[in-house]
Amino acid sequence: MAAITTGLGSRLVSTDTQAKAFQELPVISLARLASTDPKERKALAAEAAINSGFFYISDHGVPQSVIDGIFEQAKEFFALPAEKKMQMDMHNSPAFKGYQPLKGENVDPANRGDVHEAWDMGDDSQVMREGKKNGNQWPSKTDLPEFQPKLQRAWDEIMALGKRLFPLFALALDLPEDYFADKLKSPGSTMRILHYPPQFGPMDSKEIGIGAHSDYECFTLLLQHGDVQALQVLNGAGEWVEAPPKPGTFVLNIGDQLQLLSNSIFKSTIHRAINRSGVERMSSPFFFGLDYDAVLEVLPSCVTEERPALYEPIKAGEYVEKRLAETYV
Ligand SMILES: O=C(O)CCC(=O)C(=O)O
Ligand SMILES: [Fe+2]
Repeated sequence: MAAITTGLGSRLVSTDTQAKAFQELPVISLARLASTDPKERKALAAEAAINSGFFYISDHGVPQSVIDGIFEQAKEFFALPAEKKMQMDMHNSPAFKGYQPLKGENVDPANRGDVHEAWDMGDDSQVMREGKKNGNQWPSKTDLPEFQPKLQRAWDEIMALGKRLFPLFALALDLPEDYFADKLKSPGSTMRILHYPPQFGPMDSKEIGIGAHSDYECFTLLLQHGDVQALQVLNGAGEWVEAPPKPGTFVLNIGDQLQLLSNSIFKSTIHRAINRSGVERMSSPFFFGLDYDAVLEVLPSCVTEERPALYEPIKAGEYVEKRLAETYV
């Protein structure tokens, strides 16, 4: 066992990189999300809350052609020469948008760099903190003419899905469905495309696809390309459960912001990825956070005398920036 540092304290995890699955994550259909019967929506929220942490969602409404568009473009993007990708170096952007090469990121401070490359985008109108505009860095239209329109279309679709999911979390916390609406005017979100080369031979547990970590926003909607197993999720017993790709689904996981707001009723689940498949792997997470200027504060309904507030208030943008700065230094 090792202690993993998260923005909300430390957690114990197994260090065995060969850990096997022993439990499946559930698939939850979002069909009832559109129900006009509030009881149906509440039942769906309860199901999601019971499995809070990590599950697949189906019937999410994002067209498959849009999802295919992300990975078709991601494949071309990662095949660009290294110098072209480095022209979009994330360090040029005040808010961590752009390209990051292999080992340019290290989410687990105990590790030596993550074995993936990535390109991150946000919404150009978002300001992480005064003077810190997102600064998206797109590949040139000559190299990849379809990249920006396809990724932007995917952003819009997944953003719309994310906004539809907030009422569920509100319901699960016994709040009015529109509770978060005024904190979602321009949600502080990031979408990434990730490429994990396969890792062969004996493994160094400190150099894996992405080290053990929790995500920084409210929740993450993750797409996994093809049928390559790599993602692993930490269960309550401190053991790793595999989360293989399932066609037609996103993986949904709770992040730090919901853990903070709910005073740890929702847990920001630790996960990692290790690509031992022998072939390339791509994925695309969308991190869905509250407006950067919204204050993250433990909800009064989640505080009792026996369970005092565990966290100090902090602005969403400040929290995300702090965590990203630790990751990319
Ligand atoms: O690629 C994956 O499956 C997970 C990526 C991830 O956890 C992240 O980018 O935060
Ligand atoms: Fe993650």
